Amino acid sequence: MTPAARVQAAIDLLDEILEAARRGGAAADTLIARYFATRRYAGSKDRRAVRELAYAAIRLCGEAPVTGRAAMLAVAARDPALAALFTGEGHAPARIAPDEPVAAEGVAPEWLRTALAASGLADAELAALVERAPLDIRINRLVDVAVAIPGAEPIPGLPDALRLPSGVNVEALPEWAAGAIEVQDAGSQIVTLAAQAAPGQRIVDLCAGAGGKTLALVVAMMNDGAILASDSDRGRLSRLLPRATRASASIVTTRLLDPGREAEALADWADEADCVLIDAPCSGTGTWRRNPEARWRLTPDRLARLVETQGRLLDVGAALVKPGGALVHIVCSLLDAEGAGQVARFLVRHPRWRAEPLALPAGRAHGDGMRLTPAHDGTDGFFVARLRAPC
Ligand SMILES: C[S@@+](CC[C@H](N)C(=O)[O-])C[C@H]1O[C@@H](n2cnc3c(N)ncnc32)[C@H](O)[C@@H]1O
Repeated sequence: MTPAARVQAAIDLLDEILEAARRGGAAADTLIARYFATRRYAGSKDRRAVRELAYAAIRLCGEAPVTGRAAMLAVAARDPALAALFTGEGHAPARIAPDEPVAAEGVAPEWLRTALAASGLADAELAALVERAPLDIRINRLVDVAVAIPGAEPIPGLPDALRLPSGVNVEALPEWAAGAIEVQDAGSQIVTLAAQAAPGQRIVDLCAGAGGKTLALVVAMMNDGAILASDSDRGRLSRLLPRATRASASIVTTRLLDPGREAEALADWADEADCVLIDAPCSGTGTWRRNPEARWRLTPDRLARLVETQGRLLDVGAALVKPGGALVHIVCSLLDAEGAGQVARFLVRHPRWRAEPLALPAGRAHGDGMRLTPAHDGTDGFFVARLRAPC
């Protein structure tokens, strides 16, 4: 592909990504993979270049642009060499007309900017929400294999974490094949520490997904005790046990939940758990670095539904905690409605519960918990709180 043809391909892809965002369709990464699956003539350099162009446009535009071309024109407005490729010749994009719409630059749609500011996120922190994310791994101490990855840097406060140079294909590393490493953002590793998991405990990971945090809990428990990993998404949950096997983790069982009927499905764990960890479904405002088009998908209605589900799941989880045990609320969001506000409302509904101070290797106190942000901590954005049940 010529450089100009790559730009047109990125514009076509952006149109698909925008349409999917409007209709709740597939994520950008999936659409990019599908696009190239039917265009075998594109080589690996073409794929990388088109992907980078598309993501540059997504990161630059806070509001969903009217078209993919308007988004790419915003990138071209900053890059004269890119603008010069709009020649209209061959597979190149059409010439730029003087009155063409150009998407506005921005970090987020206005309503979300306002909500983030109201949640105490300073303007200076906003830009970092859509910067490129680093590649972090967690070393799995259950597997006795030395981890020696060229260029890997330690992450302060996390002895089991490494930050890798960008572009490393983790799944091609011998350490990955041996189950000795997992890809996991440092922030995700840090908030999991709030569970204070220890050998012999019984823990419920209520929204376990494919098990990112579950596997970190198993290591903290030295594979001794019991973890019930549940989720309402069959596809994600089905990936958990194969991952656990690869990681030599044998204390995990899984349970598929029916949304709205979680309490019935978990009744056998009532008052049983040392800790219930709820890594709740959320808006993901803290992970825009990895999914920047997510900010084109979120609506006030969708946010309200997430907030309602989080509150309900906190109540479901609380019923599983044994007297004196703990409930950990985690969201990868920086909106107070999902984090500090959610916990404040929980404490009103459950006045005998107490928020416990947390000592984590990164983050700042926020409301009754702690908050990590890309700008301050170099991690994805998270809110985490630890709530102690009455004895
Ligand atoms: C932030 S993700 C969890 C990520 C996972 N803990 C990890 O570390 O990889 C939130 C999860 O909540 C799940 N979820 C959504 N509604 C749920 C419900 N009603 N009950 C249980 N899980 C639910 C989603 O399927 C999703 O996997």
